[in-house]
Amino acid sequence: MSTAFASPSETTSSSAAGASASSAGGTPRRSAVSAVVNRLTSPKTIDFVDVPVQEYYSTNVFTKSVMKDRLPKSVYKSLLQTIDSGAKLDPAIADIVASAIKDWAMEKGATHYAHVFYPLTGATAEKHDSFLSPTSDGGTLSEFSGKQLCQGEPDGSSFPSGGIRVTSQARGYTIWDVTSPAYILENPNGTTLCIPTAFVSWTGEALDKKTPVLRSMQALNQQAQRILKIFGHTDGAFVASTAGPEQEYFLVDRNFYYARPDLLNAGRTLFGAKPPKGQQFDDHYFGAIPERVLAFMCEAERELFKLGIPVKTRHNEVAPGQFEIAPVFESANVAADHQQLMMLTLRRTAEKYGMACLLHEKPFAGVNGSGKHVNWSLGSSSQGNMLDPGGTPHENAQFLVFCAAVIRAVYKHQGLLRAVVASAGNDHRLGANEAPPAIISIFLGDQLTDIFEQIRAGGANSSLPSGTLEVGVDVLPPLPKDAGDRNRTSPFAFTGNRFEFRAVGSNQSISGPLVAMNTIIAESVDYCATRLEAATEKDPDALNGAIQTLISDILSECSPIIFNGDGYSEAWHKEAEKRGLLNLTTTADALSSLVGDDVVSMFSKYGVLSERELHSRLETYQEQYCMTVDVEANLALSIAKTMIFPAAVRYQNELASTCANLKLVGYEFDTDTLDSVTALVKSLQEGIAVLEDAVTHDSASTPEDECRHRCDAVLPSMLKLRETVDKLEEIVADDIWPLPTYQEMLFIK
Ligand SMILES: NC(=O)CC[C@H](N)C(=O)O
Repeated sequence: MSTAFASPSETTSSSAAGASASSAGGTPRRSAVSAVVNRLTSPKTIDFVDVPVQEYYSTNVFTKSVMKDRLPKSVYKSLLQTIDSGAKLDPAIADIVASAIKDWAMEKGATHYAHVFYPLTGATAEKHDSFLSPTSDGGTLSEFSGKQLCQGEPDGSSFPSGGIRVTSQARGYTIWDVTSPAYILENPNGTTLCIPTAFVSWTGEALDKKTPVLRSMQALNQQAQRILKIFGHTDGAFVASTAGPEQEYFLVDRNFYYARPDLLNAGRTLFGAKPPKGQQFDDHYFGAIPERVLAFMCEAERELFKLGIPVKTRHNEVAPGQFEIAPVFESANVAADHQQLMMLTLRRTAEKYGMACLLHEKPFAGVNGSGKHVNWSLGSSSQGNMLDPGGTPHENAQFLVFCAAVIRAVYKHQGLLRAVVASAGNDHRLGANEAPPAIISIFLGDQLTDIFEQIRAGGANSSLPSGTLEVGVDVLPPLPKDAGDRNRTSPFAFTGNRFEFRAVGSNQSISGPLVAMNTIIAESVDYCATRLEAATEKDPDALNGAIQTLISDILSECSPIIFNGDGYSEAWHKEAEKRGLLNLTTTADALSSLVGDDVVSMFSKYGVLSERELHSRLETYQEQYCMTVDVEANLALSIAKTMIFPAAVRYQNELASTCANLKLVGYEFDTDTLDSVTALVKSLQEGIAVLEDAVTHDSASTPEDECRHRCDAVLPSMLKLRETVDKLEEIVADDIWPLPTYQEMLFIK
């Protein structure tokens, strides 16, 4: 696959003979390549010397310190009680806060405010309203009342509601979430005050992703307080779940992006032959970051810093063209909002640098896909991180109880955890030996596994020592060695002081996974607290024995979920089956776990989602799955018919005319290539017909059947068509091939 870069002046020849010399520049692909090659280098846009980046931190956020400066003391204190301790919001302070936010925002150039909410589409939604109202004397007055801060009224039926709202029932409300700070979004022509909100229907039912996150955090706090009380911690400091999502993404030049209808509309390539060079050299991961990409990262990070998003890490990821950005921990609700802003910022900044940021879980077949590993823990201002084992975990009973609760929760609700990461995109990634398999299991590491084994055998009295790393080079400093190795194949891994839910997809909102983790762990913490409370009610000294029995019981029941080995291996798949673990390989298999009896009763017991709300989510996600596959199938058909078929027959014609011409002058022509192309053209036409058939099937009877049809008929037909197209790409003349190739998209920066 040679890539002779064309200059923009080159034109296409319609004649087949000598095509490679004269037709360069004719296909959208060739124009894309030459546009990239002739691209001007990115200008320097950041004055990083005179205005160091730390000076930007949170400048566009209505932070606690801004509140302190601008609000009366009593109002500030009352707000803080709600933000830090989960106390009920006092509606009487709304007018005062609104006026202070408006003044602050207008000083920063804001003309409008927007309630930002998080509908079930997984994206964000916003409607902007001006602060300015006309006055009778022909002027304007700026106003922003407490009511405008607290409540908005977008059309509740225009967002996916899974049947909760019908078209005629329009009323929906957005409600100010004081626990997630308001911020200013900049645009070259003005700024907007953004207020994170919950979005509910007229009946109070959640139509969004934020409301259940808040409810689940409340549930987790209530249950965690009971465990803390057992251990003598009664200050009541709010126990918040915390999250730190690692975002993986690809960057491709926008010229390629626009020349690929599949990337533009589906976010992934539906066709594309395997390039000779992929990721086999392992030379991209942590490699030197290309200059243009680093410039993009610096600017994206500066924007995120302004929004108070604590991004910390950047690096090249495993696949060529793939990168990662990761923040440090924040309260789960704020982390979820920040995660949405991060995706938006990455996309917008990439545009400024002439690139497209691909957040899809599997934009390119054959190289690694992208995950969003969600690091999860729980903690409070007085107790710190409750999943930090300390130096001698076997003596840290409180940690061991919380940890055992997590093990029980994951074991009991494997199906739910699989369901909340289910999507058409993530199906291509999970289980493809580059990301965790679809089987949910927990990696504990040597040290914790050993401690739990000791407890099971009657009591733990030691922790495996951490030791020192021996490198055998005198000039290198001695390093303390971690007590256990890490595991990259586990969907749910303990990583020293938190769990990392690695199965989450790069394009997903982290809210669903957070709601699931918070709630299942709240349920297990409730179970542990109930047993420990009962055991110590009459005799407080019974606590140690009760903990020992509790943890032993949990391990006896739930240890099949613990697996420290290679999650990609065939042996694990067999072993997991023997252990009775679920292996829900596709979204069509996984989604119904959202409404299993145990899930419905758990969510309603803790007031996180009602049965109706759960069903509405299931219906929405089923619909999204079907729509995604349908769009992809229709795109595949249109690309195959209008781009691939014409290219293939042009090449076929070129070969046929050469053959005919040679025969005329008495030469033989070896027709092997012509035969292959002819066979592939036939197979292309057949593949198109089969996929068309699958797409236009009679409507199946239930949403489950609809999903099954996409999974069992449409996707396999797309794959079959892809096989033919990819074979054609390997044989058709390079100058005729219309789509930018993997080689070009992944390697030209
Ligand atoms: N470096 C890594 O951890 C690779 C992770 C992988 N890209 C995923 O999809 O999860």
